[in-house]
Amino acid sequence: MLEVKSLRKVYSGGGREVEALRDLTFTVDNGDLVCLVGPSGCGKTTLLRCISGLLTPTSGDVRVGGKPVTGPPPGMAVVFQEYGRSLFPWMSVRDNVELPLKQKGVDRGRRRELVEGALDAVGLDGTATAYPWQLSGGMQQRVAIARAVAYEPETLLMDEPFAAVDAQTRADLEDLVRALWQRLKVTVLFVTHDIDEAVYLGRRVVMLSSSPTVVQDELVVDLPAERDQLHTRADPRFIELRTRVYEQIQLAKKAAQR
Ligand SMILES: Nc1ncnc2c1ncn2[C@@H]1O[C@H](COP(=O)(O)OP(=O)(O)OP(=O)(O)O)[C@@H](O)[C@H]1O
Repeated sequence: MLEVKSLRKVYSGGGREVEALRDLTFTVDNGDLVCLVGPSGCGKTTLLRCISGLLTPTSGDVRVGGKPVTGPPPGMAVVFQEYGRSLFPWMSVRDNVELPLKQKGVDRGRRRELVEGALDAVGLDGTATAYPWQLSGGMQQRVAIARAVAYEPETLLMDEPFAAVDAQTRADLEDLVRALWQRLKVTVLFVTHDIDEAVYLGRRVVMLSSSPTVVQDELVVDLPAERDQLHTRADPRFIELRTRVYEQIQLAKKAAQR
């Protein structure tokens, strides 16, 4: 389980203090898919950096499997928004996906199996020898997802991973994430500012307020597990849920303007 408890982060420097996160508490059960949604600048990236051990919180704590996070937790993989910056352009697709496995000490035969399995799972078999710059943006993001999947993570953090791709590719990648989640039984925390995406993907949605951030509300997405872009998004229950999330985000923005 992933537990975030009374998390607070204040940035200080240059004689200035910014309270990015005020008091965040929520949990993500093993095998769950939780979407975090909040207005721009509400501290989503700060939160993910605290969860992945890249940033030390001012107070409060993050636990993964009961253990406090003090550095990058083993068994956690992160997919960032900017695939262009997260892939090494001088390495082939295969080498990019394989790199964390080498660092993990996985033997050569198993590495090959994992890389092929992951590229196949994201629909990229046959591209192993290509370089990232020879691929479209959507394909590059698939490589980043394959790299995370090959690592066999228990927890997958995704930081607005589809913000930079076109709408059609985005829809395909959303379906890919749901399919991988169902198949791999991995715990997913998916950060997005897109309300429809949060409701479409999530089994739960946690809504954040504007910065200094607290949890504004959360809901269980009681839509059928089998989702598809056409029917799920037209389902009256989907519309009800997205309206509720939208209202909460508007409230959060208004509260911040007061
Ligand atoms: N290194 C830093 N030093 C000072 N302030 C920072 C730093 N990083 C972030 N902040 C501030 O913390 C707040 C939250 O920023 P953060 O990037 O976590 O938000 P976000 O929700 O990811 O934003 P966006 O949706 O626009 O990507 C903002 O007010 C930002 O200016």
